[in-house]
Amino acid sequence: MTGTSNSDSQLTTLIIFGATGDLTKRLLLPALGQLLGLEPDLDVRLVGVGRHDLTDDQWRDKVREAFADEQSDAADRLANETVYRQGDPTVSDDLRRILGEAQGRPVLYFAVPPSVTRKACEALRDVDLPPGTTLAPEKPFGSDEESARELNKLLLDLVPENQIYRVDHFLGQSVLLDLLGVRLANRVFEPVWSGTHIESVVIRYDESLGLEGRAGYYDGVGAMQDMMQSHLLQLLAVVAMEPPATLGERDLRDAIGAALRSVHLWDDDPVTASRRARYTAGEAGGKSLPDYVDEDGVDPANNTETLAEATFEVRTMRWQGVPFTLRSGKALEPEAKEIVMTFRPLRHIPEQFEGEVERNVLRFTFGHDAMSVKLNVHRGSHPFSLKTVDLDADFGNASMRAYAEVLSGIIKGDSTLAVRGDAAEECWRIVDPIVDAWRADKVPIDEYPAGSSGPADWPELPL
Ligand SMILES: NC(=O)C1=CN([C@@H]2O[C@H](COP(=O)(O)OP(=O)(O)OC[C@H]3O[C@@H](n4cnc5c(N)ncnc54)[C@H](OP(=O)(O)O)[C@@H]3O)[C@@H](O)[C@H]2O)C=CC1
Ligand SMILES: O=C1O[C@H](COP(=O)(O)O)[C@@H](O)[C@H](O)[C@H]1O
Repeated sequence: MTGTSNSDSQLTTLIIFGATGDLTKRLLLPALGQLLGLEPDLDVRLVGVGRHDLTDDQWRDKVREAFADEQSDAADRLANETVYRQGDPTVSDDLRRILGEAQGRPVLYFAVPPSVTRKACEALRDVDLPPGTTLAPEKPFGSDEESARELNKLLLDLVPENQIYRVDHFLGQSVLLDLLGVRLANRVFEPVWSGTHIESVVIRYDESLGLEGRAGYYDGVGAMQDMMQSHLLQLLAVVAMEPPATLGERDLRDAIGAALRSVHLWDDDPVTASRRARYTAGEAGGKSLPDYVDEDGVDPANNTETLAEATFEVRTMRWQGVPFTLRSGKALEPEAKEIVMTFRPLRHIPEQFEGEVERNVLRFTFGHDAMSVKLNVHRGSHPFSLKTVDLDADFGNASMRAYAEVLSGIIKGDSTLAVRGDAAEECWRIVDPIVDAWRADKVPIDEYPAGSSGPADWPELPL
């Protein structure tokens, strides 16, 4: 989404709350550096805000360090000019002071824990917001359907919907954009994109990373709320939506919203439709990990899962009866980050064929982006002998990081790839029954050694 929009030329002050945090350092700043390299004419100033005392020079060093892999004149200029302001986003006086200095259109990016974002929005009620102020809260947006609804009300009391950019960086993942192109711009795919031809869909994001010192955020949240409630359901919605007439903000987000409204738990039963587990000591991602419950900052009483799996049904003419299984977890090997669509068998195969005929499978892989189609083709000297091959397309490394897409949208005032308020609430409506069932211990919490592919007795995914 790096095209020109009306607001390209408008000066934006990007104010990052949580400037000293993990998200800012690892993802936001490197993405901003990349974006400036690709679009040097973007008129953007950067202000870092945190509760710690940091000089502008110390902050500029952090920004330069984060830009190191993506150097450009525009990034250098921004790094030389950026300022740091000590402040607490939950204190109205601090917000007023920081906003008072902003030039052009201020964007308030909440790279802080969700509870802090909510308090900051409450504090903003006592502040006069400059025209065009944009609010960019990170996920998770609320902690259940009701709190998401309340947060939406709070935000909408401050600014209109088109000035709210609920961030879900998976909507900016390049392989998802590849999937959109493959599906909507190819005659061979769109006509077979339905339950008439597709038997099952799996969306999984198995990471080898463990907790990575994020207990303060992750413990008590867990894989269901960290990944499935937001990212994976957004991916599901893009796979399952009706083809929109345009990829404009309204049409695309209407289609995503409608798809989410039709998602239900398989058999409407959170107990049989979901599974959860937690890692025990082992090696994953090149690191030796302790039992999850022994990680620094973890409270075993929270009973946090590090692996979540659930099956959903999309109750539409297109998809009714097709299981969509979503799964994500930490400390898993091998990593598997993919969307897999398995086709139904053919109605008839000529009996003269020899060898096993496998299901066609369409697979999109995250990271080093790729797509493959599994096909049955002729093998060897026998005229009707078959073998299975994968037609692979390697899309390479993304030209733009997911967070660069996010920042591009925010800076240009284009919310096409942001989560609309109704979609944020709907995602909680879908997972709330699972979260409740897990809290009530109606689903056992299984275990898997870090570095394994998950609990040995879980049924295999339809891949
Ligand atoms: N880290 C990641 O990989 C990803 C994170 N996210 C989301 O980004 C958000 C931030 O995550 P992350 O950076 O990991 O979190 P961190 O735990 O690193 O916290 C970010 C910053 O928030 C500030 N903060 C923490 N507590 C308070 C408080 N009580 N009052 C005011 N400020 C506070 C701190 O800044 P200071 O002390 O300087 O004020 C801290 O540096 C979360 O919503 C998370 O879900 C989304 C995608 C990926
Ligand atoms: O939002 C999050 O996403 C990351 C995975 O996304 P990636 O783009 O870094 O692969 C996940 O590790 C993290 O727990 C979650 O908060």
